[in-house]
Amino acid sequence: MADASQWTLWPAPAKLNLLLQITGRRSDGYHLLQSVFQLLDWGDTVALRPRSDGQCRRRAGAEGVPVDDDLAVRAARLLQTASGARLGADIAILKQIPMGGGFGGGSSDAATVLLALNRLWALDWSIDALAELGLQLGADVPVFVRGRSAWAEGVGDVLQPMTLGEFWYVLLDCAVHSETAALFQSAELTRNAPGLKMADFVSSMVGRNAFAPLLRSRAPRIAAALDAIARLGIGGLTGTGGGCFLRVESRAEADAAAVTLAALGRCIIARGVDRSPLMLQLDSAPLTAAAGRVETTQNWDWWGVAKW
Ligand SMILES: C[C@@](CO)(OP(=O)(O)O)[C@H](O)COP(=O)(O)OP(=O)(O)OC[C@H]1O[C@@H](n2ccc(N)nc2=O)[C@H](O)[C@@H]1O
Ligand SMILES: Nc1ncnc2c1ncn2[C@@H]1O[C@H](COP(=O)(O)OP(=O)(O)O)[C@@H](O)[C@H]1O
Repeated sequence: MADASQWTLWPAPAKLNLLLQITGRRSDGYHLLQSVFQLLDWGDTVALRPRSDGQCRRRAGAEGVPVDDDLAVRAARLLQTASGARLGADIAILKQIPMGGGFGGGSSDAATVLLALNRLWALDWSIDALAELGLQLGADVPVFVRGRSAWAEGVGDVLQPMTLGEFWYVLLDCAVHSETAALFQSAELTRNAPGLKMADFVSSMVGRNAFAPLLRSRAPRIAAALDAIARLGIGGLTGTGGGCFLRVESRAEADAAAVTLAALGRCIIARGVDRSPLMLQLDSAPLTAAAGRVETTQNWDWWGVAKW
């Protein structure tokens, strides 16, 4: 275990939904989905340092999100309550993933906190137990806890790992912040899509997103982004958010496409991974950083680590 006074650093990868359709609705109002979660080799970095006074405090992170609503802080407090852990934690997050863009940043931060504190607090909870706990925080948390790109059903929590191949993706943040709960309430949403089989998806590897028609009509920036992506190749909308993606075969193709797409929003180039970078990190010695660096700046160089 790392020295308790030291900050340890943990990846919180972003995701894409390569397919997202709604097949029904549960009696509690939650929707039944079919989705494909593609984990990426890019995302936020979560810094954690155990506290002996039992408090869970945020030192840096999601700007504009009140501390008590921050999914990372809520994850720490939930695990503490559920496990009876006496230790607390300082939490600092180097946010890279645009918020509310369908890239899963908040859920991934929460999952990383659950897995890393399970280690730092020496709780030894199973992945199944952490995934079940994480579901209380959001439907997207379990896939990040399990750490595999996956075919998803249920509310997104019934997961079957998939080998998707390591494609490159150009992520395009159209800076349209969409509210997941409000979009799910929309009258125009198709809620009775016929169930697909995994084989139907595998033939194309990118499917429809039920929220795309809605967001197209509400946000011209998203319509323009989706049109530009369609001209360049295969891609679509991720999650319920304003984030879009283009899938390509190589880094060179991604660089070229990003030049075109940059006119429409911030572009990020990332690679799809079948296994979360967090899982790889959990298998090796923790990365550490000096306190002054984590607490005083939101900059990679200052955190003193290479990108994970
Ligand atoms: C639809 C997805 C696809 O990844 O959208 P994104 O959030 O990534 O954009 C997610 O599963 C979203 O998961 P997550 O963002 O964790 O949502 P939650 O906090 O659990 O739910 C927010 C609200 O959305 C609605 N909701 C969410 C998931 C679901 N399967 N059915 C729903 O009806 C509910 O009204 C819920 O109160
Ligand atoms: N640690 C966090 N990082 C990002 N967003 C957070 C966090 N904690 C709470 N949130 C809230 O969750 C919302 C959804 O954000 P996020 O999970 O990043 O994207 P999405 O659900 O679109 O994939 C944000 O708009 C924000 O209000």
